[in-house]
Amino acid sequence: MLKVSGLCCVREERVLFDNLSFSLASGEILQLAGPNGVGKTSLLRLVAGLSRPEHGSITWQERNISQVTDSYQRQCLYLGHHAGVKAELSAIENLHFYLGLAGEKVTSSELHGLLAKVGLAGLEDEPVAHLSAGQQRRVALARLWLVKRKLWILDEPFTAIDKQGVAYLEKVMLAHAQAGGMVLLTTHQELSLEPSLYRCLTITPAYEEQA
Ligand SMILES: Nc1ncnc2c1ncn2[C@@H]1O[C@H](COP(=O)(O)OP(=O)(O)OP(=O)(O)O)[C@@H](O)[C@H]1O
Repeated sequence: MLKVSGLCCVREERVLFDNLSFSLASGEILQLAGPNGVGKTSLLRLVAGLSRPEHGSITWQERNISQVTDSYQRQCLYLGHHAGVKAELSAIENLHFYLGLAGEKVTSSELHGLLAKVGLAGLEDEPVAHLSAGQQRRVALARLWLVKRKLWILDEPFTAIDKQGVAYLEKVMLAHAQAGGMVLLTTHQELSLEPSLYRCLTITPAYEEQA
């Protein structure tokens, strides 16, 4: 169980949100919504253990994530706002690079199969810089299949992805949750999943702007 309690996030001396609490259990999908700049990306970075909250706590299996950072992060898959792929490397090389960081091994033929699955057959050896924004995002999303992680933290995963790709990705998220995984994501798009299959939490600014 992931539990966020009384979280406060400050950026450049500005309180973005305060006293934010929610939890996420196995089998759940939680969408974070809210206006541009409210702090959704900042929140995902906090949950991924990449930055520290001003106050409040984030616990994983009832331990503060700052005390179990390594074991916690080995159970998380964080896909940031930007594709996070190296432009000068090919799709295959990017996946090899990522696997190296994750300390896992997958054969080249499995990687080719995976890239075909995410719609990149024939583009495996192209430098990523030559791919479209959506294709670059697909290279990043291929990580979802590469490593087994319990908690997916996905920042705008649908950015630049076409309609069919979005539908497929929603299915993959659902299958992950139904297999006991957890998905925390931000997206400005409405999910087309049945409302009973996910929750949505709207973040509100700590201080609403005065009219
Ligand atoms: N590294 C940083 N240093 C300083 N301020 C930052 C940094 N990253 C974000 N901010 C500020 O924090 C605020 C929240 O940004 P954040 O990206 O978390 O919002 P968001 O809700 O994800 O926005 P969007 O919907 O536009 O993606 C913004 O005002 C932004 O300028």
